[in-house]
Amino acid sequence: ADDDDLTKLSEITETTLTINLKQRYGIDSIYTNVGDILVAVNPFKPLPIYNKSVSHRYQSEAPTSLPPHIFGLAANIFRSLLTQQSSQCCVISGESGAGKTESCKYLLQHLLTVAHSGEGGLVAKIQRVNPLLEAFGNAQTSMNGNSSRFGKYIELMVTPEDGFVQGAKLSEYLLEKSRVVHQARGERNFHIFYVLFAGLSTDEYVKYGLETIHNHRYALRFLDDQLNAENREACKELRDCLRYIGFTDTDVGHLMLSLSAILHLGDVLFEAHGSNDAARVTNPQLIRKVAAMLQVPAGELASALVSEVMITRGEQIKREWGVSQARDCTDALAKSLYGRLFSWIVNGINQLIQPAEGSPSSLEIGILDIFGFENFASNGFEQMCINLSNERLQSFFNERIFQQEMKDCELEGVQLQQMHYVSNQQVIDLFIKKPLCLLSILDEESRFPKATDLTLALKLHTGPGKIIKHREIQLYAKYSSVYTAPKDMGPSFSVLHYAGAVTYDLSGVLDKNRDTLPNNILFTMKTSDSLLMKEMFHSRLTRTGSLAPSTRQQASRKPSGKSRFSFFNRKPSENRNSLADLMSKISEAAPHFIRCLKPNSVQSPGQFDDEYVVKQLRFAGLLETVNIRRSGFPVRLPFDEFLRR
Ligand SMILES: Nc1ncnc2c1ncn2[C@@H]1O[C@H](COP(=O)(O)OP(=O)(O)OP(=O)(O)O)[C@@H](O)[C@H]1O
Repeated sequence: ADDDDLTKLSEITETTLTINLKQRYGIDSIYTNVGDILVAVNPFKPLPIYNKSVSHRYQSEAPTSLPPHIFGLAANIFRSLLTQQSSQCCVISGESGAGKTESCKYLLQHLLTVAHSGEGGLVAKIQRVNPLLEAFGNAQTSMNGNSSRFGKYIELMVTPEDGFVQGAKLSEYLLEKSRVVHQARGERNFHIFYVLFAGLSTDEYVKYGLETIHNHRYALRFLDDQLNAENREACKELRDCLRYIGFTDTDVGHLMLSLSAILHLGDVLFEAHGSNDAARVTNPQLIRKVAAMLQVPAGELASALVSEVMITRGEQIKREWGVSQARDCTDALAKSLYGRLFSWIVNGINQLIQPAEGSPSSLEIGILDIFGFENFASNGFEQMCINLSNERLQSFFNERIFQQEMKDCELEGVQLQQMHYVSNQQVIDLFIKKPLCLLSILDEESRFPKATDLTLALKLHTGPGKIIKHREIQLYAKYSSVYTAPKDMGPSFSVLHYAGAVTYDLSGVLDKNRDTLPNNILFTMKTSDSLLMKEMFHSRLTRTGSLAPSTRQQASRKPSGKSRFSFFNRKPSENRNSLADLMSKISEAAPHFIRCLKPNSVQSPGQFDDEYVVKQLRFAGLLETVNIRRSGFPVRLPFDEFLRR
């Protein structure tokens, strides 16, 4: 692998870097070394050497042979943990569809091969649950047919003395719940809807009161026959997987009922009636069906979807919603149900893969695979959250690769020619640096019930009006190089991200930011007789909005430790908490990086679009990385460790 190291090229420019990647592309390996950083170019087809590894979306079978570069990285991570006696992490980045998730799978497999796996069958367990995770968390987007719509951080717990992997823990964050109720043109809902429903028997269709899947508003996209056949197969596998994790047949039945109920919620219709145009359900039989599936009183559910009851000074005040508010409430329930289901499944998986009771204390190897940078024809709240996460990872990369190297050299009195890299601090500050940042303005505006997309736009474009002090106006103005308001000051704005300019549409952003489940609906769900609903709506939400494991899940085996962070987020303020938690966690570990590149924008094998790749190389700061790796220390051992060795 060393001979492949691009830092060894005599002349490095963007062009030589691209030519070299192109020459290596698709020959025998998708990976190339840039010093200690691994660069992967997506082949979009299984290469002979990795045959069977990515041949099927839901394949859980072990690959027969794996990329040697990844093996090198896995060995390096593992060796570093043992010699440095410190936790390690690997950050995988790249735009959507660049191959992060596939690289994550390879790495995990290699790590568990390199490690003395103390926990019996952990590789098999993780492989077995992966299709389930992907079915619930992935969906087809215009950039990737199997795009992760959540971020995941997998931690392997390793005994520092002997390198035994005792178990693992999975944290999910920022699941794109809005996809449940709305998908952009050409995109689909989460795979699970198509998979499970392709596998239903005729009896089950009747039992769950379902039409064919694409007759339901939440999942209108039509699937071809071949995909349906694939999904039927995948469905069997998923049902087995749920049982394997330890969910009972009753649980699986309840899960099916919940997914059906979600689809039905999308088809509930409202009409305006009375002098105040209050919303009324026009198909009450559907509400009765949903209520029966969720095991809640139908009357209470119907009333909770169209009105709100508040107690003020001991008096009950009922407020009736209009049609669009009632629709929003119904969507909010569908999103909340799905989000909690996903969390519940992840908690179940964690029970399966956690270390055995009484395991000794451990160090961790974390792998971070988050959704890649996105820039669609229309970008909303989801893209904003996704791109902000990517900005923070990019900043972490800059800090570790450039700033740290410069600091190290300075400390050691080594002359290092001044390095240039593009800092993205300004964009991060624009989003999250208080007191005046994009997300704080958004939070503030979300608290006003009368706020609209236009009032939000105005505050974003001009600063929040009268309350702003002169000093703050200047502060806001300093972001003018990365923030652009539209000429008509309408509900959109553009941000110059490290990976290019993205225009965000503000319509619906306030609602998505609020994303709270109305109290009445929450209370109704808490009265459910279904064990699953009880677990999902009685379990507390953690600080970051994720569902804590239920008492039953906790009782099934002792939890591996306090959940330090998990990331099922609802609001930007919580997103910020969870992102900050994540960043501080990876900052404590020694980082390793995989940078994934997409060879073309059409997801096709054998096409290497130079210009498209150069752009990504530039955004990822790869040329600068090669340069700094060439002029800095190739190997960095602390003195005490050097002496010890
Ligand atoms: N090593 C590989 N071998 C063969 N095909 C691959 C490989 N890596 C990626 N692909 C193909 O590219 C697709 C996208 O890869 P992947 O889902 O890993 O991207 P991603 O970067 O995780 O995207 P997102 O951010 O949207 O989740 C895969 O579904 C697969 O078809």
